[in-house]
Amino acid sequence: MESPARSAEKQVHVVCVASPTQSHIKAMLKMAKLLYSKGIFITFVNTEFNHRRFLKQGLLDSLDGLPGFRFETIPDGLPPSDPDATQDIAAICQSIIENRMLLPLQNLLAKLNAGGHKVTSILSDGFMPFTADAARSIGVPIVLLWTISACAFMGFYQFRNLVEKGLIPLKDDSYLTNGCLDTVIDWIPGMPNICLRDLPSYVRSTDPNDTILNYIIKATERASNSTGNVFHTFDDLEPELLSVISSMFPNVFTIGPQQLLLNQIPFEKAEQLNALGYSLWEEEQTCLQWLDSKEPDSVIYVNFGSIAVMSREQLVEFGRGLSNSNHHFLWIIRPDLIVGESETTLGLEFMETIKDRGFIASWCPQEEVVNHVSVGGFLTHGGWNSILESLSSGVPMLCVPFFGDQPTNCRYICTKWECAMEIHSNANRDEVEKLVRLLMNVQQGKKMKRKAMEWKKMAEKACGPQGSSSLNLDKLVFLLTN
Ligand SMILES: O=c1ccn([C@@H]2O[C@H](COP(=O)(O)OP(=O)(O)O[C@H]3O[C@H](CO)[C@@H](O)[C@H](O)[C@H]3O)[C@@H](O)[C@H]2O)c(=O)[nH]1
Repeated sequence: MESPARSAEKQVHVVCVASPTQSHIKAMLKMAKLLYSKGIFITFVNTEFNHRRFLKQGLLDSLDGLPGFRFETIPDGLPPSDPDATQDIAAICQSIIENRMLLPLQNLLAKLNAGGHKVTSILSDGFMPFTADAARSIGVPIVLLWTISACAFMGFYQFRNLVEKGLIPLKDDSYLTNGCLDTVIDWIPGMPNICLRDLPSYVRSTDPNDTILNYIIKATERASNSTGNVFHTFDDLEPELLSVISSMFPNVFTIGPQQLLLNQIPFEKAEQLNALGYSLWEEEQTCLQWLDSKEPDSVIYVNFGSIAVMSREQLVEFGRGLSNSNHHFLWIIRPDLIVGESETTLGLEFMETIKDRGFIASWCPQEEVVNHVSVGGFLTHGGWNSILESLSSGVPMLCVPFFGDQPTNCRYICTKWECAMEIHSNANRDEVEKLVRLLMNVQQGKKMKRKAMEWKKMAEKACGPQGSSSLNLDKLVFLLTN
């Protein structure tokens, strides 16, 4: 019989490399947990910056109960910044483009291999293209995890074509308002009649050397050369696009919503995994007790994710609109939400006005919040994880897209999946009030609520025993273990 040490050495060992922002880390960690639950040995790689935030939140305290799940770090190549705030996204992209993390990752892989438990494959965030070079240097396959919707992926993937057709970058700022953004793009496969304005926000760039635009072209084109591509979505949600994407790239697996798959893990196995958390900010649990005291479907939950920033003027208009709607609201205002300010208070007078209606916190356990029976609507920035979490809970949305994939997601949830309405980030208090009332009104919001509930059922089906996402998870495990 083989000794336990010997059989551990032969166990499949996947190194998961997360992109260094909150939502990407969370999605990668959930994916890592799913693979671990199938018997795969996991090394999870964070940047040193985010690892310190993990330690500060006590996220790794439960690791002792998870043999075969460990964390490692690499430096991010960035100068020091506020240890409790999201790092500058353009600077992260620059560091990735310049391969500043490549050598540290290669050194780490060499160390892991020298430790006796050979790395058998890399699961990398799709937006970390240098990881393909690292995988090649140790001769292992690489699978990419796209933590975005298929529609957003396709939008990003078309950037090169849009550049070649002379549509982007825009000639100058006047093109932002001269109707150019309403140009219908009728040649993107699986995305009929999409307007330029509905594509990821970087199409609005006027800079021919735009760092992020060029970075995205490079990153998405890596999908062709990988061994597999995992999308955090489910088949019934984006069938046309997924069929196109599956014909373009190798081994496309839709695996989502991840939390519904994690919910399938038997309790004995799940207990320790559940204890391993995700939040880089401290979650204010008291908001759940506040929700307990409210009527079913009576609260609108407001959260703009981990990266978006707004001006104080925008914040005040949203605050006044929420307050004037007379609905109860739970509003998450991150410490770094207001651009250039560390002060996020809204003033005594405002707090006095809303004291019976609003609860403001700096970060919360979002999935518990959207699943709470009192939450009847979600005012979201349209980040992909927030959308999937809202759909998984059957909660309709108001969407205020800020940047990146959010305009594309917004277009799909509003017009294709019919469970949301769009609101502009520069909306004034009256518009905010009107749309909040529409969403929360039992009669007027009924259709969106019904659609959201239908998506919830389909998401549950995808993650059930014979569902598409469950089967795809098994196929991914097969690919990684054979
Ligand atoms: O108070 C909070 C706020 C958020 N979250 C969690 O943080 C994640 C936020 O993710 P997401 O909704 O995708 O927003 P961003 O953090 O803004 O994510 C970035 O990355 C996403 C892809 O991973 C993109 O879709 C977004 O546009 C981009 O801004 C979700 O899982 C939330 O549950 C919490 O737990 N508590």
